[in-house]
Amino acid sequence: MDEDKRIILKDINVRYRGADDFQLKHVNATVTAGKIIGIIGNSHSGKSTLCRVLGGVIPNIISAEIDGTCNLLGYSPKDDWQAFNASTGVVLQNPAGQLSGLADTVADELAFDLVNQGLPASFINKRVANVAAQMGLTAQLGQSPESLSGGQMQRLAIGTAIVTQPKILIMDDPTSEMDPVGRKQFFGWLDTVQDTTVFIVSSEIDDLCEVADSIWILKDGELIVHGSPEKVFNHLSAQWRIPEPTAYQLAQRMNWRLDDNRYPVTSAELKEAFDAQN
Ligand SMILES: Nc1ncnc2c1ncn2[C@@H]1O[C@H](COP(=O)(O)OP(=O)(O)OP(=O)(O)O)[C@@H](O)[C@H]1O
Repeated sequence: MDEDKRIILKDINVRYRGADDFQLKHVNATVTAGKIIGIIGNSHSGKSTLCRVLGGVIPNIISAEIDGTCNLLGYSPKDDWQAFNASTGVVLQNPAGQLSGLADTVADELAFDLVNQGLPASFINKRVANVAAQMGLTAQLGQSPESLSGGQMQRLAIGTAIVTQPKILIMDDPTSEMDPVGRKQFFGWLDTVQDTTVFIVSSEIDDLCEVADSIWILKDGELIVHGSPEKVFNHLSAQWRIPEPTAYQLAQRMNWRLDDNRYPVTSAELKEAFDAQN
C-alpha cells in the first residue's frame, strides 16, 4: 500500500534531555489511514510522549533525542514539518495551554487558524458554526474562552484541532475534565468521524472499545500489544494491570461467550453473547 495511506512507526526510541533511560523504546506499528487507535497504559508508560511524537511536537517543539522512522501519510515530522503540521490536529493534556490566548471569544478562538490561512469570512463563519455545533459549544460562541468550564475548554481545544479538517487527529486524554454526559457526547461524536485517522489516549476503556479499530498498550515505554479490542482484551496478561471493559467482565462472570469462544468487549457483542445463551 502507498506510503501516503499509512502511518508508519519504525523502531522509535525517545529520550528526554537529561533522562537516564529512554521513554519510548523500539516502538513499531503500521496503521491504515482512517482508523481509530485507542492508546492505553499505566502512568508514565509513555502515552503522552507517543502523542508528542505522532504530533511532531517531539522533536520540533520539545527537543529530545529521537531515532527511528515516523511517517504519517507520507510526511515526516523532521523533514516535512510544515506539511506534517498542516495535516495533523493535536489536543494535548492541558487544553488551556494550547489556546492562542489572543481571542476574545470562543468564535474567534475557533476561527484563529482559518483567519491565519487568509480564508474568506463567509467560509470561516460557516466552518466555525459547524465545529461549534459538533462540539456542543454553539451557546458559548460569544463567551470568553477563559469563562469556560474544564470540560468546555477541552471541547474548545478539540474544536480548534478539527477546524482545519486535519487528516490525522491526535488527542491525549481529551475527556479528562468532562462530566459523564460530556464524555458520552464526545465518544458519540468520535464514532461519527470519517476520513480521519485518530490516535486517542484515554482511560475510558468501555468507550474506547466501542469506537476503536485497534488498541495499543504501552508499558514502560514499549508498545507491548496492538490489535483489535476483542483480540487485545481476550489476551490480557494480569501483569500489565489493565482493566477489562465492563462488557467483558460481566460476560466472564456469567460465562456468556461469542461463537468463537471469545468474551465480548462492546455492548453490541454483549447482547450477541447473551442471545446465544438464551
Ligand atoms: N518533558 C519531559 N522531560 C523529561 N521527562 C519527561 C518529560 N515528559 C515526560 N517525562 C517522563 O517520561 C516518562 C513517560 O511520561 P509520559 O507523560 O509520556 O507517560 P504517560 O503514560 O502519558 O503518563 P500519565 O498517564 O501519567 O500522563 C515518565 O517517566 C515522565 O516522567
